[in-house]
Amino acid sequence: THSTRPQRLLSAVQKNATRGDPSSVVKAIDQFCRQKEWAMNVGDEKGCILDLVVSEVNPTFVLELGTYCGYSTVRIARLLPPHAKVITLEFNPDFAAIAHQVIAWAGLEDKVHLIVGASGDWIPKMKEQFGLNSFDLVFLDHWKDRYLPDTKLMEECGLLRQGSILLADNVICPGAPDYLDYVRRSSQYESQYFKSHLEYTKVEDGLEKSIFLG
Ligand SMILES: Cn1ncc2cc([C@H](O)c3cccc(CNC(=O)c4cc(-c5ccc(F)cc5)cc(O)c4O)c3)ccc21
Ligand SMILES: [Mg+2]
Repeated sequence: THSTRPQRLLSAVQKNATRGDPSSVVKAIDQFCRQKEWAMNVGDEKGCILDLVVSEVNPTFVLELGTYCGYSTVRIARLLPPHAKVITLEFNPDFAAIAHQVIAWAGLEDKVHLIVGASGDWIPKMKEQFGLNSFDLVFLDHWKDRYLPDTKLMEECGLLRQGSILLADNVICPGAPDYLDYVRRSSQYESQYFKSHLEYTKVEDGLEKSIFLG
């Protein structure tokens, strides 16, 4: 029987990382993706930019769109203060099952709420489900053609407040041109591009950080 890449990534974590040590989980995944098999984690180079933004925002509520194997979920959750939470949406149940185990290996279950479902269905339900008013930080890393519609949906649902930060992965590769155009043109956002590289490669990519001005 053949294993999947996410299953092999999880095995590498269980083999090489220390239970309860989030940084060793991050390191084990980056090592696996550099030495064995590429995978679409935000990676170590863009991950350092993500770390900087999370530390600067010091968020209470984070929304992550696109969990995949939980790499960026662990990167974010390991930096959160007590009682702060990451709510992460994954529509693919196989990815979600792996992510759940990666997050558990890191010992971060108490800071993470992993939902198996699609962003378009769940964004309108966030307030009632989690008793929150708005997100301090949103990390967009799901289907690139969903970045813009989901951003508009978050605006409509009142999930962004003055100062909420959107951080979008892959704005160059694979690219999210309509989203980039929107946040850069809109007077409701102050946008900044952080040039980097596609995870584990020399190809250009970057993160776009956009502050919602309300
Ligand atoms: C609606 N909804 N709600 C929740 C939700 C969750 C998902 C899944 O997590 C999921 C599944 C498949 C693809 C993605 C998007 N990610 C990418 O496509 C990507 C590609 C590359 C790349 C770059 C160069 C290549 F040559 C190949 C792939 C590098 C990257 O960092 C990526 O993030 C996300 C999907 C829709 C969802
Ligand atoms: Mg990505």
